[in-house]
Amino acid sequence: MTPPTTDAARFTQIADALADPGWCLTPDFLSGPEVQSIRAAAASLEAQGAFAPAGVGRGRDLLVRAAVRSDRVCWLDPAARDGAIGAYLARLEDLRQALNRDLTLGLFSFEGHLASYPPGACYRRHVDQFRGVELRTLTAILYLNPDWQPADGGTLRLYTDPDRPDHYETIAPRGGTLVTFLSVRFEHEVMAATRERLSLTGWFKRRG
Ligand SMILES: O=C(O)CCC(=O)C(=O)O
Ligand SMILES: [Fe+2]
Repeated sequence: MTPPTTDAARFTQIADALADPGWCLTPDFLSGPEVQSIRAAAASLEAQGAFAPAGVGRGRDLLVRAAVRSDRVCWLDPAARDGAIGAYLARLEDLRQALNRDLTLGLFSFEGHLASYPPGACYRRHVDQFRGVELRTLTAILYLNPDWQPADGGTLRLYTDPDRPDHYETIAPRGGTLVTFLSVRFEHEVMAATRERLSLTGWFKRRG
């Protein structure tokens, strides 16, 4: 199949895949230069000290547990529309509206962060929802790693088959690739990489 070249076509493809099987891989959602611009914005946020060790859970449950998750994150202002990150968030907003037209997910708001995994860092198998709170509906992960090679590791394991709990899809964190999946449905895991692994991960949420 030829990859779609317009956002309208990409969004239709994502909506179809989310309807069944519930997840979608979109290589080249961003071009190489777009990836580089977001990387530059991330480097400048890093230089300003805007990244902090990621927590697990929320509120009083929020723990920084390196054994579960050892990335560092920088939460983003979802309303930002300036610069390379703002341009990407604007596209995600278009995606949200397209999905709300095509599916009945009721996506209402967005929260997201840049995540930097140093070499050796991982994120153990988990589901993107906090216990008892089912607001996170759709996960959207954008990878920001140019020239990623298989030997670099750092794959995302997406456990796609409830009948085969150990079966997973292997997704390389190649620059420009977007992965979307229904947050409740799929357990997933980040494997350790041999080099820094940068991503912009976000969640579309239902109204609370
Ligand atoms: O970066 C990835 O591939 C997945 C990240 C993740 O699972 C998360 O932040 O919840
Ligand atoms: Fe996750």
